[in-house]
Amino acid sequence: MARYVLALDQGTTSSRAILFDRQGTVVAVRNQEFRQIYPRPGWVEHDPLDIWDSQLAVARAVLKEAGATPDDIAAIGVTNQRETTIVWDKATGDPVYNAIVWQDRRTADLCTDLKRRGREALFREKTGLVVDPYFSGTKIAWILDNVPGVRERAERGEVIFGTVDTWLVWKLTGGRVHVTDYSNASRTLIFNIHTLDWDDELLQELNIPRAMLPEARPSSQVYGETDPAWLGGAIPIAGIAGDQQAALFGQACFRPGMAKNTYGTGAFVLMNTGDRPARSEHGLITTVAWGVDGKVEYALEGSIFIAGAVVQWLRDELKIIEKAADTEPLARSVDDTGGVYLVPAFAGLGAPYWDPYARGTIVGITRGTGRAHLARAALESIAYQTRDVLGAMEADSGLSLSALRVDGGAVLNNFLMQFQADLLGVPVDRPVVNETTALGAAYLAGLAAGFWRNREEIEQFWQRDRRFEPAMPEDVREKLYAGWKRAVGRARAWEEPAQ
Ligand SMILES: Nc1ncnc2c1ncn2[C@@H]1O[C@H](COP(=O)(O)OP(=O)(O)O)[C@@H](O)[C@H]1O
Ligand SMILES: O=P(O)(O)OC[C@H](O)CO
Repeated sequence: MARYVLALDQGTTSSRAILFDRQGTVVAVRNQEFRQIYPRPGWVEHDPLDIWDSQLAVARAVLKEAGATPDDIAAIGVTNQRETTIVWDKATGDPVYNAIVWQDRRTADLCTDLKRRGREALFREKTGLVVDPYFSGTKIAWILDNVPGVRERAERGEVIFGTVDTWLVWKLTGGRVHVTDYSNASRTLIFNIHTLDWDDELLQELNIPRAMLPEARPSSQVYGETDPAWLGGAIPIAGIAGDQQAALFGQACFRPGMAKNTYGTGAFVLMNTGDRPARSEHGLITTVAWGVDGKVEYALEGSIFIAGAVVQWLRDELKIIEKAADTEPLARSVDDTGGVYLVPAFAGLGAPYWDPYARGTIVGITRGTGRAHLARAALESIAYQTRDVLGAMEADSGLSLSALRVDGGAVLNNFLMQFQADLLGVPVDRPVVNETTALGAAYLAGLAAGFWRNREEIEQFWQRDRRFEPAMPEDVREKLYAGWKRAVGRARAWEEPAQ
């Protein structure tokens, strides 16, 4: 009898494979980083074959480490960096261009043009999204318009599009299955979240042929089996979800009003809003959380483009730390930032500002400013951005949060977690299993395969590691936050549109 579920977590900077047992415990984990390609300022690409090779390598390695055969695996769940856009030849499997990554800003002017032509309300109404280069739609249009011959081939149905889930499932099944799930589809700017289908009017606006699109399906069902060539046997692929929606599921945020924040490269706050899409009036987006048990549920999302990545920047570009964890003692070595704010708008600003022309800014520097102040300001910026989006979420939902569930690489930083609780004025709960993205994908697959019975069963697995209680006086908190808002004002609209 199968003992495990295998989760494939294809992230922005690394591919991960994790085996979970029936209690939702991590049995084995493997991780592999892959190449980031920056052809021009503001452009970010991946080689789709690097994505595939690294993902396959870690899947094989994790089975080997656990001594598991395909018969031990009940199902595979796939979760992925979202919005990243791949177009490939259906016959040969060759990508026609690199993957254009979610952080890529090359279509900012195209988005500005759509807004100037008054199209934003239409996209917003149908997709729940704002018109921003973040989402896949304008990236597909860019490939069709800029890679010679691709438009004609797409119209003939010879080249096809997919987000990273679609690419991986297509590869895993030996080119037999071209699907995505509703949660990933809801990030493309061409998917109608009310009808749960690709939208012809939006496809026309962006001039994208329908023939190139995958079939959109629920998030928990059997989509196909792996080609035995890859993992030594045919294993059902039974779960697909975008990584942030998978984390919401892995955190067992099953009831409306429950929210989580994942602190990885970026940070993504999602609040479950139940079976109806809630519309934001405060700069958040509406997204499909998942389709499970014949039902679709929605979430409000605050997407923060740079979170842990600001720590990587301190390490790799400024070289003022050796490893990410060094930021904690460094930040604690000073009482405060000495009035310094760092706004990490390296890829523009996401929610709630949606300003692709914002750029990174440091304000308040004096002669006494040192690396400790900068490191502290960098960590604090992650918490300030989270407060921006949670404030918007509370205003939209009318709910006030009783606690925030957190996960992702940067939650190991206790200074950051305490500052986050202080700044929000609500407790921050860190779970024992921090790999909630992979866990969510495993749950989705395991539910479809009958490995777990229902959500009530898996809800029991959630366990708290540590709660951070807010301790900062309110007047201090509000004064600090007011300074952040002023700093954001300085970062905005820095780059200028082309025309
Ligand atoms: N102790 C730490 N303090 C602050 N940031 C950290 C710490 N450890 C890791 N990080 C940050 O967390 C991120 C990695 O988290 P992870 O969840 O693996 O991200 P992703 O899935 O986006 O690749 C990196 O950006 C790294 O800088
Ligand atoms: O790869 P991550 O974990 O940084 O997540 C990326 C998000 O899915 C982008 O929307």
